[in-house]
Order: sequence, then C-alpha cells, then structure tokens
Amino acid sequence: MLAQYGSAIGGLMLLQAMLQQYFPPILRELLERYFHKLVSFFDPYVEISFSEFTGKYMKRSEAFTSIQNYLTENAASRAKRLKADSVKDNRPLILSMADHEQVADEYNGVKITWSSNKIVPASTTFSLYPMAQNPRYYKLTFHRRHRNLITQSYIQHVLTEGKAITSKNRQRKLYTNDPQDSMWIPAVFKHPATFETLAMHPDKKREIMEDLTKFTERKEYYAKIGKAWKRGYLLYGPPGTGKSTMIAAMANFLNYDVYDLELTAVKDNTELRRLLIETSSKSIIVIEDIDCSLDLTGQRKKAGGDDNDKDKEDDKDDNPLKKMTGKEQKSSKVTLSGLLNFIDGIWSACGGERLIVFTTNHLDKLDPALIRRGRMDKHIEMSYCCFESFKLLATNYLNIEHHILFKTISKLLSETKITPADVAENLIPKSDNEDVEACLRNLIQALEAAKKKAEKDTKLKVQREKKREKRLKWWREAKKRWNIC
Ligand SMILES: Nc1ncnc2c1ncn2[C@@H]1O[C@H](COP(=O)(O)OP(=O)(O)OP(=O)(O)O)[C@@H](O)[C@H]1O
Repeated sequence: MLAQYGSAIGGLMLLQAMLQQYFPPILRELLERYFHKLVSFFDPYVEISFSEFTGKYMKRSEAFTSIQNYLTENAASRAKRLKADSVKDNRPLILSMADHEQVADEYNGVKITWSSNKIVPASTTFSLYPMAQNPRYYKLTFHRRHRNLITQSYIQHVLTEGKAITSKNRQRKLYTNDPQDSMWIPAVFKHPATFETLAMHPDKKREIMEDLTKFTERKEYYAKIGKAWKRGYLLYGPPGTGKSTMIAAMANFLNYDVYDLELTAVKDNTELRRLLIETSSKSIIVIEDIDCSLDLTGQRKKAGGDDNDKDKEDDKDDNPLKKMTGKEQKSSKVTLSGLLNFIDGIWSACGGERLIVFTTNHLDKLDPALIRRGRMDKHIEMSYCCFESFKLLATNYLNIEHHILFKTISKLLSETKITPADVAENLIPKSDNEDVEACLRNLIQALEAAKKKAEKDTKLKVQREKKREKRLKWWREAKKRWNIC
C-alpha cells in the first residue's frame, strides 16, 4: 500500500519536473498552484501544525503550551520514540525531543504522530509583533480516514488535558494584604496539606471533596441561574482542629491561589471592594477568625456607643469594627454591609470562580445574616480528634496502621476531647531515642491528663452550680421572710 502510494507520488513529481520544462510560464504557474492539491489528493495522511507565536497570538501560544504539556505528561508515558535510538530514562520525552524527532500517541485505538520542528523564516521580514527566534511548532500527522475523530475530538482532548496540566504545574500564590499600601503581596504557596493528610472522618472528607469538585464543574449552571460563580464555606471549631489546614488542603485539591484577607488592615469598604476586584479567578479568599476581625455579634448597629454619629441613620446596617486594636480600630471603617456585599458577590461580576472561606472559633458570636445559607453555603464543623482521624495521623506521623496500644487510645478518645493538633504534637518523636511505642505512650499520657482535667472541670462546675443554687435559694427565702419585692 505504502509502496503504491510512494510510486504514485514519485510519478507525479517526475511529471511535474517534465512539464515545467516544456510548458509556458502561465501554465507553469497554474501547475505550481494545483500541484500540492493533486499530491494531497493522493496522500492518505493529513498534517496539522501548531506554532509557538507570542504577542498578538496569545491564544495560539496557549494552545501550543497545552500541547507541549500534554505531550510531556501524557503522550510521553505511552509514546515510543520513532526515530531516536533508545529511550534512556523516564524523563519527559518532549524535553529532549530534537528537531524533526517524532513521538507517537494513540487515541481511541487510532495512531497519531507528533513531530517537533522549528520555523525557519524564508526571508527577512518585518513584524510589529515580536516573534520568538525560530519559533517551534508541533506537527500532527494522522490518516485522513480519522479526520473527523482527530479534528472534532482528539485535538480538543489534547488541549483540555494540556490546560489542566498547565494549571496543575502552575506555581500557586498566597497573597496577603499590606496595611500600608493596601495591596496584595504575593508569596509562593507551598503548604503541604492535602485531603489525604487531613485528619477528619473519611465520609465527611469525601463529602467536602465532592462538593468542591461539583462547584468547579458548574460554570454553566451558575450562569443559567444568574448567580456569581462562587461558593462560601464557613469552618468552625475550637483552635487546633485543622481549619487552616483544611483551607490549604482545599487550595491544593483545586489548584487555586489563596488570598488571605486581614480585615483589620483594610481601611474601608471602598478599599475592601478594590482588593476583592483585584483577586484572580480560581482563588480562595480567606478571612480567618472572622469573629475577631469585625464585631459581628448581631444587631447590626454602630458600635462604640456614639449615638450622635451623623452616619447613624444612613448606615443602619453597618457595624464598624469594635474589636480591633489600637490604631486599626480608629482607622478602619469596613462594615458588615460592606462585608455582606462582598459575600453576595456584587464585586465578582467580573467573572471567574472563587471560594470564600470564613473561619471562627465561636460560631455563636457571628451575626446570623453573615452566615445564612446562600452566603456561607456550606458550614463545616472541625471537631475534636476521633479514632478514624487518629489512625490517619498515626499513618502520617509514625507510618503505622496497627499497634497494640490503639485499643487503649480508641477508648480514651471516646472518653475525652483532644484536638488533632495536640494528637499530632504527641506523635512527633521528641528525641532520636523515642520510637513508635514511646510516641503512642506520650499520647496516652496526654489523653489521660486531658481526661482528668475534664473530670476536674466538670466537678468544679457542678460545685459552682450547687453554690449558686444555694445562694439563690437563700435569697428567695430571705425575700419571702422580709417581704422584699
Ligand atoms: N485535622 C487535622 N489534620 C491534620 N493535621 C491537623 C489537623 N488539625 C490540626 N492539625 C495540625 O495542627 C496544626 C494546627 O492546626 P490548624 O492551624 O489548621 O488549626 P486551626 O483550627 O486553624 O487553629 P486556629 O483556630 O488556632 O487557627 C497544623 O499545623 C497541623 O499540623
């Protein structure tokens, strides 16, 4: 088949050479123009090129990068080097792909060949748009009978997968707001926490992961119902139960940037809005310890007892900072209504997906308006360590899944409360001499101490309650005896 095809093409080329000699220039020109069409009619293989243009052709450059990443991560694992001598190691193939080198890929049983080439300019050209020196391009070759599959499905598959790889490999950022310049200051986000290492009941963890995944896939749904593509999470629970760790795990799971918003450093609502507009898509906006950032304890009235404040009437809904310290308290005018606008997503009309996460140690201190469903869509309780969570921490910290002391620990965990942070602290060997058993015994000691303290606290509470009851009883009787109203 290939031999037949080769001889047909060879014949055509010979014909072209002969005709070029004997035909007048006008006919030669026509021949030049249609010769390629004639050849491609016989050629069963189709080629498509993707080039590395920069500047004006940003989109094209993105497609190029996606293809490059796809070939690096996906095809490379399956690809066979067609022309190279041998595959020396498991390095991504494309990185060492020389010009005109080829790699093979397979899609739905169809074989596809990619080759890497450089564009060599035919002549010196002048362009307003800067071009990479001898830009590279990837050429895709496939049999013409698969044209539909390749153009309608395979290329899209490569671009989607490549884009996902680009986003996965992107160095993510942690932004904090600078109180001086009211600007976001970026740093590289490298928190190692993941859902695998997060100690939490597996069912709850799965539920959160599914919720996050669903959110990222619902762009059209949010557009259809006319809502900004955002979701609010409220993480609440005692200190050390993993609220910050959960945020890091979410960011790593979704490959999102994190904007850690320190509300006490924001001057007013205008500044808050500007900072939020500057956040990028695919990000988590975090306000930690929301109960300490604003006085949001309900009754949205002005704090500070300044009844004569001229803003009082037109600012009924506002609740200026009360709990701030020193200078910040005087200068910041971020209000509850400003914050509610922020959650309601007026600012996020600029599009893109964003998570908003609030954390608090005191759920009861927050204004119900702030945390109602629709604003904070999902309330997640971060609670004390259960046995399931302990087992995960033991695997992470000590690399064990079973131990004879697990039974004692399980019993103690059901009898007392200890945070995952405290469990983790005890599972870290304090010296080189401490082995697994020593760490587990440290934890048992800590659990027993916590149990004793809880029992003592309960006893004291009961005693205090009894004394109070006694005093009340005495007071009631005294009122009766002396006829006091
Ligand atoms: N659920 C958890 N899973 C794994 N590690 C945890 C968990 N909770 C706490 N830790 C460990 O304890 C440390 C403190 O936890 P973290 O800062 O996430 O708690 P927090 O609830 O945010 O506390 P705070 O309310 O004081 O900010 C973390 O660095 C982590 O090592």
